[in-house]
Amino acid sequence: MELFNVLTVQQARQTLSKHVIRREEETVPLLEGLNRVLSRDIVSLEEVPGFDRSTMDGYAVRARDIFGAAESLPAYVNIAGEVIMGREAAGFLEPGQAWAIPTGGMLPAGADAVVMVEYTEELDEKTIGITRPVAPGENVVRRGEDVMAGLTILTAGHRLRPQDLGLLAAVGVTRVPVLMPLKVGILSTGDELTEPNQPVPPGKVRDINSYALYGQVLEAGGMPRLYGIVEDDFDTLRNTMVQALAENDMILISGGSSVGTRDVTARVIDTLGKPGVLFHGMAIKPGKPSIGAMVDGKAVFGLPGHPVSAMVVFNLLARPFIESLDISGDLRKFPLRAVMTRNVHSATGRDDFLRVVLRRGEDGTLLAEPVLGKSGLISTMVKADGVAHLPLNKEGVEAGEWVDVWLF
Ligand SMILES: Nc1nc2c(c(=O)[nH]1)N[C@H]1C(S)=C(S)[C@@H](COP(=O)(O)OP(=O)(O)OC[C@H]3O[C@@H](n4cnc5c(N)ncnc54)[C@H](O)[C@@H]3O)O[C@H]1N2
Ligand code: MOO
Repeated sequence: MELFNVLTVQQARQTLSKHVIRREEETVPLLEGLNRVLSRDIVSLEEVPGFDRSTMDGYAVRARDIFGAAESLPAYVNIAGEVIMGREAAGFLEPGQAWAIPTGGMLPAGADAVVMVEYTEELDEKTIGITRPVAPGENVVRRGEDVMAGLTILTAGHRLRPQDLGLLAAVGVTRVPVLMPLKVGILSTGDELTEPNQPVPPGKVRDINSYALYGQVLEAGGMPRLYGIVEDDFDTLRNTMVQALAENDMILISGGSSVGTRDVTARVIDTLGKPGVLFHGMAIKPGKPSIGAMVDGKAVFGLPGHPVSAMVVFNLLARPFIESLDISGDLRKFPLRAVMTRNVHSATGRDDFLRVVLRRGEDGTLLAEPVLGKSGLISTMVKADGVAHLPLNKEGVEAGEWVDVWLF
């Protein structure tokens, strides 16, 4: 029996990219903005710095006054003022003058450069000799050099990093408009499953996927919610799905996605709303029996039951929505590059994701050592540092070849 409508990973992601999950927004205090995704562009109303600013301790001068200064022939200027840190530099620096200035101090009007104190010698209280010339603008951060007023400094869809919080603080933005985290309901199907706090009689296994997926959703910035173990039964699964859809923006169902007679997930999804199942099956290993669906503006993913497969497919299909990344773009923006230590076979016509351990070779090269084991073994994911991607058109990889590796 063939799975129907099998797509390549790229096609699956393209298909999903035509759909959007409705997202609400909220405004949060700046300090709660880390890792949140901006819902709007941020335009700076201010310039940073708001004045020309010294980057050194020394003397503010007019560069042309000390042109040609040298140790053998110092340029002599009058100490005519002192800039106080944090205060406006009041007054005007006249030709032939120097004003003492601290690092971060405001340049007085008329000055265009700063001479480091190291290149000056005090002649008397009123005069210094300068032993090196400076170019106009030297040792100065110009007004607006960091941020210009009226410009978009961060765009909608950007995930806030620590430096972004710093930039927002610099321009006086203390509340930020962000997307609400995506709410993600997680269901595990299978009559063989039992809860981690229950005994495991013969024939049963404990639910792994709910916990691994919960961690993945949280790590991606989503709000996970567990709906527990659901029987492989049409009505039970449907009732749980109806409730989970009402309470979430995305549903992850693991298990029950392949073609067994009791694999009802796809049929249930198609009764829940439009357009329903978009694809069932991907040209990928592991993760072939995956389902991608949209149900009335919410995403539903049927992930394979094998824990490794569920986690790999989550990263490819669900994570971009949670992180608000463009799912039609690169699989990973900045993968690591590592050299495979062994030959690994893979069929052409599918994307392979190989679990690998990374280590440094003697010459410092990053090496990727495959972790062998079936996709049902969660321990292999724990041993691995990431997965190496063997693309669609590649028939295996040889020892010594470079591969893209994504860290977990
Ligand atoms: N005849 C074929 N059999 C299978 C094929 C195939 O092409 N032809 N594909 C295999 C592949 S590849 C995968 S992956 C699995 C996918 O199966 P399902 O997604 O339908 O999942 P189940 O059959 O329910 O479970 C598979 C496996 O995973 C275990 N499992 C399920 N849920 C959990 C969980 N929450 N925690 C831990 N382990 C879980 C389950 O017990 C099974 O061992 O199908 C292959 N078969
Ligand atoms: O493709 Mo399955 O997902 O190998 O384990």
